[in-house]
Order: sequence, then structure tokens, then C-alpha cells
Amino acid sequence: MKLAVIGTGYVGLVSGVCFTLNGNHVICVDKDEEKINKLNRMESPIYEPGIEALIEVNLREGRLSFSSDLTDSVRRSDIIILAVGTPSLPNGEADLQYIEGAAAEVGRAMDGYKIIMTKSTVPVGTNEKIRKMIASQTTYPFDIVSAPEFLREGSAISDTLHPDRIVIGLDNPDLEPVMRKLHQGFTENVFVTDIRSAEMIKYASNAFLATKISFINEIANICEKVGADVTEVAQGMGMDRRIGSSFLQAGIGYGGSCFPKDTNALIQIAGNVDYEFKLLESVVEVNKGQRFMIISKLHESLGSLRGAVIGIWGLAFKPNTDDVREAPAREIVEALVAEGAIVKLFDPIAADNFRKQYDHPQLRWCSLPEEAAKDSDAVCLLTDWSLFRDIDLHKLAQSMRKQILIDGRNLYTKQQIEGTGLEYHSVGRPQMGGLSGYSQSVAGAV
Ligand SMILES: NC(=O)C1=CN([C@@H]2O[C@H](COP(=O)(O)OP(=O)(O)OC[C@H]3O[C@@H](n4cnc5c(N)ncnc54)[C@H](O)[C@@H]3O)[C@@H](O)[C@H]2O)C=CC1
Ligand SMILES: O=C(O)[C@H]1O[C@H](OP(=O)(O)OP(=O)(O)OC[C@H]2O[C@@H](n3ccc(=O)[nH]c3=O)[C@H](O)[C@@H]2O)[C@H](O)[C@@H](O)[C@@H]1O
Repeated sequence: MKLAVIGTGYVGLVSGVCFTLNGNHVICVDKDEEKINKLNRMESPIYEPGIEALIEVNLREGRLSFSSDLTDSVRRSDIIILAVGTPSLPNGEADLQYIEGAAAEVGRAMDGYKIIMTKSTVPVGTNEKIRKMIASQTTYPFDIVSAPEFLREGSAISDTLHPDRIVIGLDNPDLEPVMRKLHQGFTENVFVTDIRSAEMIKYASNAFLATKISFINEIANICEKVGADVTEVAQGMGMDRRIGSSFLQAGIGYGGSCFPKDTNALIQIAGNVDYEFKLLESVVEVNKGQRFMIISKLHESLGSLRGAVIGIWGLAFKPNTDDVREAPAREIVEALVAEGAIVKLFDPIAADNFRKQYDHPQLRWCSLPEEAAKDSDAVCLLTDWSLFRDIDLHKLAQSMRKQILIDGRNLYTKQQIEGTGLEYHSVGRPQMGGLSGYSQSVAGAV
């Protein structure tokens, strides 16, 4: 089959490249010519492990091409995949200007029957709007399919090639065999439903995962006060298959380009039909507060932060990506700057992207984690990059002015911390290398 994928962000690029692997010819289209030029030089505009190798081999073998000419690409394709951004408007609602713009352009370009498949995350009813928009631009016949995407940044290729399920929303049952063929070899788990339910499955899935994270973060906050260990609690809970062990990692809360925007959009979708989604509102609220736990812990250990030197390890919203959209690190660093701290920042991949969005005279940019830690009063780990796991914590303690390590992702084990001389604070676990939060509150009560 011949496909045109509109938008070369994570979803467009990764799904476009992966669709070549089951024998399709794919044109990835973007209006951003700089991105297309980069891609034609076999350079990926996104950091995603494995993507450049796949681009290279598929470009060479002629199954993949990149273009900024939407009209020509649409005309040369049978299936058009919409994968443009749907960011948040200031009120939290999804901004549909890019998807509507792309749909209208596709409509104008059509010169025969096409299947138009939406991969962007869009509010319930959007595919119907897209249908009307295209119909207003063309007299050629077409079908609409909703095929929401569930990949995660950092593991996007394996998530696409081996997904738990593929969701297909359609209203013309004749399309089912084509859709199954398109996804052939990825998984047998293809769930076919109506378009509105498919749109809702995407939001409900992201909202549920965000709920698991805020839930375990609240459990973590209580664990700290009662002397339990949230990592043990999560493990014990997760062994119940009805609960499941994934997405129960306590920390500084979720970030990224999707959970924050999609939870807010679902609250708005509900609000638009006069339904107050109270549970999800609380999930968002808990998440907003969780990152400031880092600042509270610094205050507990150091008192005022004016003039303090704080090392920051990790700026990306999660490891294996250079994406800093809605990264908790941003607000944490801004709060430290506002309190008068000097902040030494390190991230193996995302520092440039972070710096483009935020810079300040109190920030010092470091090219190694050890450099960010040297002579600092505390180090705060905000992204669980695996390279931090291998750092020599004994040497680290010796290089710091004060030996305080605040681990916002529970990366280290008790064994790694013991004997290092570090005062170690993590999330929802007893403090190591000093008085625990539990011991302090018990001591205070007697
Ligand atoms: N980033 C992720 O991991 C995931 C994202 N999604 C959803 O997929 C959608 C896309 O997200 P990202 O891949 O992060 O997108 P992105 O925002 O990084 O990239 C979108 C691209 O579309 C291009 N574009 C916009 N209008 C265009 C037009 N008319 N013609 C050609 N190109 C156009 C832009 O130039 C941009 O390069 C969003 O709805 C998002 O919620 C879904 C699952 C995972
Ligand atoms: O719609 C989307 O864009 C995507 O959003 C998420 O994917 P992604 O944002 O790439 O990353 P996740 O691995 O889900 O992590 C999101 C955030 O939650 C945090 N997280 C995740 C898991 C956990 O147990 N605890 C936790 O704090 C991560 O650190 C990160 O900040 C979903 O997992 C994907 O299924 C979905 O397709």
C-alpha cells in the first residue's frame, strides 16, 4: 500500500518508518522544510533510540521518502495518516488548528478515493469534523478511520512494532480488512470499534495511566509519614493482576507532551457536556504539587536556599528522550532560581532543548554529572537516566560541599547508598544516611 503520513513528530516519523517494515511505501510529509531537509540527510529531528538506522536503510531501499509537498504526496498515496500536533489551548482544550488545517489541505489535494486515518490524539467528535472539512474541499469519495497511537517516547519503535493492542475506529466495515493488512505483523490484538469510542479510548487510557501515577505518588507521600517504603508497597500491589505492576513508580510526577495536555483536554471534553470529572481534576492537582516535594526536601536539609549551590541531574521529562515539553525539571529549576540558588545543570541529551526554552544568569551548564555535583550543597536527580545508576557515589560525596542527594525517581538502592556518607532522600521511602522522616515525626511526637 502507498501511505502519506502528515507530520513528522514522534508519531508521524516513528509510525511512518515502521509501516515500511511490513511492505508499504511511505512518504513522510512536513511543512517544516528544515525537518524534511534533515531527514533527507538521514538525520532524525527527534532523539529516539534506533530511529536513524531505520531511516537510513528504508531510504536507501526506496520504501521511504520525505517531502514538504503535501499535495503531491497525497496524490501518490492510498492512505493518508494525520499525525500533526494537538497541543493545549490556554483553557486546557485541545487546539485543533493543525489537524483541521491539515485535513483541509488533504481535501484540496485529493484526486481520487482516499482513506484518511487520524493518529493524532483528538477529542471525541473531531473525526466527524474532519470528515465535514474534507467533504467541503473535494467531491472525491473518501473514508475516515480513527487509529489512536499509544507509543511512548524513548521506546517508540518497539512500542509500535509490538503494541499491546491496535485500536481502529471506523464506520465503514469494508475497511476492516485493509486496516488489519496495514498493521499486519505488529500484533494480532486489533480492536475494531466505532470512531467516537476509539477517540475516547485514547484519552481514557492516558488519563488512567496518569491516575495510577498520581495515586502512587500520594501513597508515597503517606509512606514517608508512616515509615513504609513505597517501592515495596507498589511491588506488593502490582502482584495483583487486577492492579498490575506498571505505572506505579513514585517520583516527581508525570510530564511530557501528552499526559498533562490529554488529562486537561479530557476534563474539558467532560466539562463541555456539563460533567465535572472530579477524579481527574485531583489527579492533575496532585501532579502539579508533587514536583515541589524536591524543594521541600531541600528546605528540610539546607534551610534557606539563597546562595546555595544545587546540582540538577536530568532535565528531560523521562529518560531516552530529548523532549523537555512539560518536564517537571522546568518548574523545579525556576523555583530554585527564584529562591536565589545557583543551579548547575546536567542532562546527557536534553540540555540544549531545555536551554532554548529557559536560561538565567544563575544557571551553570555542565557537560558531566560529576561537574554538576562538584562543590554543590545538594544534588537533585530529576530524570532516571541509566547512566546515573553507575556513578561512584563515594567519590560523588567527597566532591560535594554538603553530602545531600535528593533522588526524585527512587533510582538508588539502600545497598548503593550505605557507607557513602550521603544524606539520601528519595520519594516515599525511609530516608537513608540520616534521621528518617518517620523517625523525625515519631521523635517529634514523644
Ligand atoms: N509524542 C508522543 O509520544 C505521542 C503523541 N501522540 C499524539 O500524536 C500527535 C502528534 O504528536 P507529536 O508526534 O509529538 O507531534 P509534534 O507536535 O512533535 O509534530 C507535529 C508535526 O506536524 C507538522 N505539521 C503541522 N501541521 C502540518 C501540515 N498542515 N502539514 C504538514 N505538516 C504539519 C509540524 O510541523 C510538526 O513537525 C498529537 O496529537 C499527540 O497527542 C500520541 C501518542 C504518542
Ligand atoms: O499519548 C502519548 O503521547 C503517550 O503518553 C505516554 O507516553 P510518554 O509520555 O512518552 O511517556 P511515559 O513513559 O508514559 O511517561 C510519562 C511520564 O510519566 C512519568 N511516570 C511514568 C511511569 C511511572 O510509573 N511513574 C512516572 O512518574 C514519566 O517519568 C514521565 O514523566 C503513554 O505512556 C503512551 O502510551 C502514550 O501514547
